[in-house]
Amino acid sequence: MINSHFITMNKQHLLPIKESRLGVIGGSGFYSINKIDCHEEIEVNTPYGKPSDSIRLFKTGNLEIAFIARHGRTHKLNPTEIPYKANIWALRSIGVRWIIAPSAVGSLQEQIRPLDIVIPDQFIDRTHKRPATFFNEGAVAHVTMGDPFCMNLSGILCNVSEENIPGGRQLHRGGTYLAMEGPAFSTRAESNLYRSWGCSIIGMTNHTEARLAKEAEIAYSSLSMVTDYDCWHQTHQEVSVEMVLENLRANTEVANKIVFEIAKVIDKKRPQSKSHSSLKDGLITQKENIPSFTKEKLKIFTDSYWG
Ligand SMILES: CSC[C@H]1O[C@H](OP(=O)(O)O)[C@H](O)[C@@H]1O
Ligand SMILES: Nc1ncnc2[nH]cnc12
Repeated sequence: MINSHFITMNKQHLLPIKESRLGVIGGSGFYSINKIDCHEEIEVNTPYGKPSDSIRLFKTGNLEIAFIARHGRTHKLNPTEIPYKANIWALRSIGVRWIIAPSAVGSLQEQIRPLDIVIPDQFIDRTHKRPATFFNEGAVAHVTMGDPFCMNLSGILCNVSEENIPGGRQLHRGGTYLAMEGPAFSTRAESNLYRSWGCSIIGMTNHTEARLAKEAEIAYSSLSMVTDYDCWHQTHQEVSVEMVLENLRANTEVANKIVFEIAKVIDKKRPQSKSHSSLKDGLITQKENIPSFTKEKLKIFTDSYWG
């Protein structure tokens, strides 16, 4: 069943945390949740255009999960083309306050092996064609990015992943995610440069999402599934889509299980953190000076500050 939702129609962005939804942004190879049945599919129109795909709703216990396929369910959007602002805005508009982002990444370190899982805690951003902010057109905000992921949610994700990772694979708590523009993979010189910077993994999507999720006051964590050693390794083949997809097939089951299990924990704990008030010290323009069309677009994030 497909329903259509329009801007701020239903005030779900005002739901208290304990009644909020969990968002899942599924990356390469993760185009649906397979442990639970989808009970509703919604099209959300946003001031930033259409999201990557319709949002599919799943329910476990008392928690609703809102799922978006990041590249579209047929993988038709490259990392630059993904409508990041529409995706984050749409999720927040339907009451999402936590996002888990299962994502495919390359490893930049020997001990992080294909099929391992990394829950990163830092980024280095090398993208250059991505939306930087929701806060423009007359409204300025500067959110902090010292901890770009939600440390609270990532801690829970680490524990759940540890309990569900198959034997022989390792969970890495923390690590720096190098965000590159793509879509071509890195050159060997770049890959070695990122290694010399101490980066752990490389991908093309998470930083843009995390930055916008901060501004949307949504707790964001990455479930990074390692598929390859990029192109730096002397004795492993250079990354290719075929290699990524082959390892993803083995990883998707695990990612699904982890999403299913963390949903149960979130349903029980409804974990609140400082991610849910990240605009509190970041808004700078006084509300009286903000054009009304800008205020309207930002209302779902700023209602509790600007009224
Ligand atoms: C299919 S290999 C490159 C592709 O995989 C990753 O996607 P996602 O982050 O959505 O899981 C990487 O960022 C690239 O978009
Ligand atoms: N080596 C790599 N570089 C960038 N993104 C990736 N996603 C999976 N493997 C990757």
